[in-house]
Amino acid sequence: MTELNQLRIQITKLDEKLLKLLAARRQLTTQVGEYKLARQLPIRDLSREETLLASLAQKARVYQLSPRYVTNLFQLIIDDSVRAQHRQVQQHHQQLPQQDEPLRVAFLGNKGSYSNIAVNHYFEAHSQPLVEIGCTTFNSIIHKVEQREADYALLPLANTSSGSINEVYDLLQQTSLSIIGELNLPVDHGILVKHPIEITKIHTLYGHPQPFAQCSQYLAQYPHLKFEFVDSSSKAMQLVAQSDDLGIAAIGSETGGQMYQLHSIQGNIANQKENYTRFIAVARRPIEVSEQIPAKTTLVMSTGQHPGALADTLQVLASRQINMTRLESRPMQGNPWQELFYIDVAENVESQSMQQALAELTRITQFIKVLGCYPSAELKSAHLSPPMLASQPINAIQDRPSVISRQQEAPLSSLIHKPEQTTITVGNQTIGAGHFMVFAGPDTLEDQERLEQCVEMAGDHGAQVIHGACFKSSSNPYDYQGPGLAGLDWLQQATHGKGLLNMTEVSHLEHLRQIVAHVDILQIGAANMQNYPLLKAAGNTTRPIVLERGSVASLDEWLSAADYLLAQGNQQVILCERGIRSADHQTRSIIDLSAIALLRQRTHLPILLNPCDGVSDPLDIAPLACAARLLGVDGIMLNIHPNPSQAKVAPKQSLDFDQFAQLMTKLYQ
Ligand SMILES: C=C(O[C@@H]1C=C(C(=O)O)C=C[C@H]1O)C(=O)O
Repeated sequence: MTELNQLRIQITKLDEKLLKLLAARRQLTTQVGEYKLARQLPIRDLSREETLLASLAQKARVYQLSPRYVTNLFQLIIDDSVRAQHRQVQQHHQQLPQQDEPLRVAFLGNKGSYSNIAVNHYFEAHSQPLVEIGCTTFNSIIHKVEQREADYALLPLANTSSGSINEVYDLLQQTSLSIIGELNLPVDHGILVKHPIEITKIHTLYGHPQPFAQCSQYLAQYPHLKFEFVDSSSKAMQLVAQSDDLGIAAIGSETGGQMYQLHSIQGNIANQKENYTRFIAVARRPIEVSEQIPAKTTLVMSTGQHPGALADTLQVLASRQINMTRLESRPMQGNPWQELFYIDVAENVESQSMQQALAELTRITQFIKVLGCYPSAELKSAHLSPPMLASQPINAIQDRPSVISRQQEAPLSSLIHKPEQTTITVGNQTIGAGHFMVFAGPDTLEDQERLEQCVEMAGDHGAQVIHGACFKSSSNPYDYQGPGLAGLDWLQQATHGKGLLNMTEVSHLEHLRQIVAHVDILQIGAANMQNYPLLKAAGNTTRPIVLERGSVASLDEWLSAADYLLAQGNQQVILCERGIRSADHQTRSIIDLSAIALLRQRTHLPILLNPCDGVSDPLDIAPLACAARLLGVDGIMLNIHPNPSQAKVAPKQSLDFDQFAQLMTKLYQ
């Protein structure tokens, strides 16, 4: 037996042991579920999860494993145990008898359609056999349940790329069925063919209108393609599988395509890389959701036509701390100029606050109905405070009264316009008002491998955002200019699924749309601080923006640029001081720490410092960063590199990994 085979045998044995251990862990968490059920305790215990993850992250180092890898892995394991306990409690609450009778479920399409995949996901934990009832219209699906020919139906309600599915919302107006569950299904569209072929040789593409809408940007590159709309993705796959014409293709999921022996020649083609469809499960009778697990309630209502009528109804929810997770409006059937509002709230319909809110809403709405209360599909993950989840952030300098006199119209960035500090939350991470964030990454992206090393290092030491420029405008045009837009995929791949955010600089207006599709945070560099067309376009996006101070900009000019961004609509602006021009040429710029103290008195926006351009020796980066921390910055941006002396850009302004690890410990001491 070769050495490789022997090693693989050992790996297989270990993997089996891991499986046994996972099953034993699951068994124990089920016992915990029973304990909580008997004592009416909440299932979720986020502080226990945080302690557990923090201790695993610490122990990971002992075994030379990356703490980020270990915590991500255990987060999945814990999510699974929480979801299993939720099901356990809910089944007990509904007193569902153990039945052998099959569950009849109606859905759109046939084997392999997205709805069919959703049905299998939703019912995977049920022990009863499934009878799948494929239908050709949403109307017939609802009819099947109403007529008792099916027990449940699964309907798509909205997609992250194409938005709401109006037809389903409109059917919900009329049906007597209740929503009893929800599911968020990741949807990965691809081009499916009978035999591998280049896309340029395909003449006709079959599919349901929804996937076409969700992939419009990719499809626009191939104007020669003729689109044929069919009832469902499975129908499209069937047509391709049965035809002898090799120039036709279907748009659908790879998993679905496999059921028809189709090959995917291009995957992940949706406009949004994270493409999800939200499905609802409906049944003839509503269910009651246990108060031990998180629930959602969906309402439909119409308000009067007077000014502020909708705001009044939302205020009823807000005043009781009821969190609205979705608001959708549709024309009322029969009264086309009147709107029906669909509202999802993260609240159990039976809770006291919800009952009071409903009573009050009946007094001020023209129509109100609960469409259902159901277990929430969303699980908030335990939040791990950086780094290594143990240390307490230093408190920023105490608040001081503002020194600005009241002006006629206060600038949007000013404390007069908004006295409380702005906090910006992206994914699981928050910056501002005491929430500290570290941005780390190579000054300019060089290659995928070095970026991945930086990501691992930065993530393991508690940085939350990975940055790297795709385009570098150095003082010498013959220096390295960056990888261009190819770097966007590197950034996305390196950070995706690791609980880390990514950021890159937008320096050309024409790249904005593509950058927005790939990154979590936009950076506007010092050279573009007064590039107003760029600010205008970026201010119209919904991505947070880090606005660097121009190298010769006064505080007023910088804040005016921030005001311009805010005035476009985007309220998520972060200011970043990275130094100004000085008479001295030993450093690229001089770090203006006074500006941080002054900004604290003038603006509610979060403030970052990037000290790297202010040094000629990387050892000076750490003391500058710590000084800014004491002055109350909300975050630090750092250049890191596995081997700074070989960095193509900023070799003397980048920390090596040891220097970075030491600085992170100091920042969080
Ligand atoms: C198992 C428990 O229930 C949940 C699941 C946890 C886990 O899988 O480790 C931890 C905390 C709870 O949110 C528990 O409370 O210990």
